[in-house]
Amino acid sequence: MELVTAEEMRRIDRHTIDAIGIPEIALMENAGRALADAVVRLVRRTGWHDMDAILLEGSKEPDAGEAGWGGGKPWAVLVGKGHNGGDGLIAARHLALRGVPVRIIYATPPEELRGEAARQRDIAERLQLPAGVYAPGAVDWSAMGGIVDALLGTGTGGTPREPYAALIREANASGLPIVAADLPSGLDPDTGQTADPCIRATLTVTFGLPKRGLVQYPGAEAAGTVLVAPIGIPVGLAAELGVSTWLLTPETLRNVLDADPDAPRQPDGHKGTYGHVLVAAGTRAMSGAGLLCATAALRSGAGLVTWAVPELLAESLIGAQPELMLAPVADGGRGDWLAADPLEVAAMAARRDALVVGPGLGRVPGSGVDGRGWLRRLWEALPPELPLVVDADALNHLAEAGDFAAWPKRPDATVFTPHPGELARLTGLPARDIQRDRIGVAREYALRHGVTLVLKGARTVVADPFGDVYVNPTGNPGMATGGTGDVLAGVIAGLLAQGYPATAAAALGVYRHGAAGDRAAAKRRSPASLIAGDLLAEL
Ligand SMILES: NC(=O)C1=CN([C@@H]2O[C@H](COP(=O)(O)OP(=O)(O)OC[C@H]3O[C@@H](n4cnc5c(N)ncnc54)[C@H](O)[C@@H]3O)[C@@H](O)[C@H]2O)[C@H](O)CC1
Ligand SMILES: [K+]
Repeated sequence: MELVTAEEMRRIDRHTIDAIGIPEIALMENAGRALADAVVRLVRRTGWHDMDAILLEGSKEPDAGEAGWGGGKPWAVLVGKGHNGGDGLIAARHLALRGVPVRIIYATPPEELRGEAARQRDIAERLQLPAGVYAPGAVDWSAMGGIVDALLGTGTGGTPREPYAALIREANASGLPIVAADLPSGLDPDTGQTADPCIRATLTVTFGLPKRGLVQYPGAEAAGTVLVAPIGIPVGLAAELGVSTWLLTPETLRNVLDADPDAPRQPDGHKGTYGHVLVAAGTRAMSGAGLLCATAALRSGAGLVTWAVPELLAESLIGAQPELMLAPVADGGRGDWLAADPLEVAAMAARRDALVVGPGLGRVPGSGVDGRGWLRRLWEALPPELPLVVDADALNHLAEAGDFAAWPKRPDATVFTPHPGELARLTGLPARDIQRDRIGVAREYALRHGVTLVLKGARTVVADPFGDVYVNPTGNPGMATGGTGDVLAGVIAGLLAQGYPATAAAALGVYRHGAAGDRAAAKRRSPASLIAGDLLAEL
């Protein structure tokens, strides 16, 4: 499923109306009906399964409580001046038709409405739907059963101005369930940044296609449960008009990346069929990172995994994971990876199908060997087509090199897996700027440097070297614990060794990693007690 910006949605709407000829009022009528449909289900506690609107992957079912919402009291429909307001007026009409009492609250005098919104205003007046104009402090929210937020949609611009801001604050403070039309008002549709104030919705019914801001934090939280309602926009139009951002669903994995998450193993497969991963990871203080990474590569389906370990540690790791092969490398007697000869590591990797370097690689004080030079010598000695995952400290070494732009490119075979702090070092951007537009920053870095970039965090972003971006809906806050990144790097390396192209391996790896984290968290008393090793058994 594609994810769109406000501008992309407008372009798709316009093409649907002008080039295909579906009237705008038809689209709006469908939107308003879908909005009313969602409210009726909350009020009547009827099921979600038979709705036209679908639950967005990664969104949780709304819990309408026992008695359903509203308790027979009227739903306040907050109406803005634009088409979003028009959708709200259409929803009010359908709610009244279906026996849910409504009270329309215009944010500003209804005479200010234009175009289709004005038409809907006139219809609501002819039907004598109860209506009034908002005045701060004048609404008796205790007499309402719920709220429909139809103030601002994709036409929003910046922080909500008065009186929208005051109305949003009162709606949030009312304690009532809020169903947002298309977007919670105050949310940036493109980045997911929330203005002060921003509607905190129980449920958002987004029209046509999900806006990017609904799947990036804090927007994903402000939106609550997200339903995607079809409104008559032809399937495939988004891709046809050049939209290149997707939500990473099994459908996207199958249809866009040809990486079916449920693909069966070949019945006559053997260890060699599924590739051999070399793991260059783990120092004395962080040998566990290498063990997690190497084991995850096996769990991800690789046929064989060799963990290249500093020779000082090798003895102690015998049998730690019997399925792993160990390959001691010279370490200067200190368990220090950077004392190893990168050309030796490259030669070992060249005889395998994928290399992952970085987890627990460390910076042993006084090692005397500069990680920057070590990594570049490894990079240049590797066969350019050998699939490579660069993670954790290897990314930090690469950032310190400062001249990565001059290194030879290997666009089809390189995956970087930074968290926001590591990407901040790689780009020189403050981490908060990265978090403000994760999709934009990831896309730009991957394009510029010719790598597949996995920007980890809530709703991990995968950007390929050609401008396509995928946002992962799986995972949970319990995964914010040491070692889950080591597991992810191993999972991706295992998929690369099985022959998945770089972006497919990264996307499928991220999806499976998050799904494993969700299954592991469901088995814990609290997600907080999740540790990285719990994911291995769920992969
Ligand atoms: N074919 C279509 O376009 C369809 C659109 N749908 C719905 O329409 C909205 C987008 O409508 P639009 O008129 O472009 O903008 P909005 O209604 O979101 O709001 C614009 C309106 O609000 C004022 N405004 C903008 N920013 C602020 C602010 N910060 N503070 C106060 N007021 C603000 C602005 O002046 C305008 O008057 C889309 O989301 C859908 O809900 C249909 O669903 C489908 C067809
Ligand atoms: K809205």
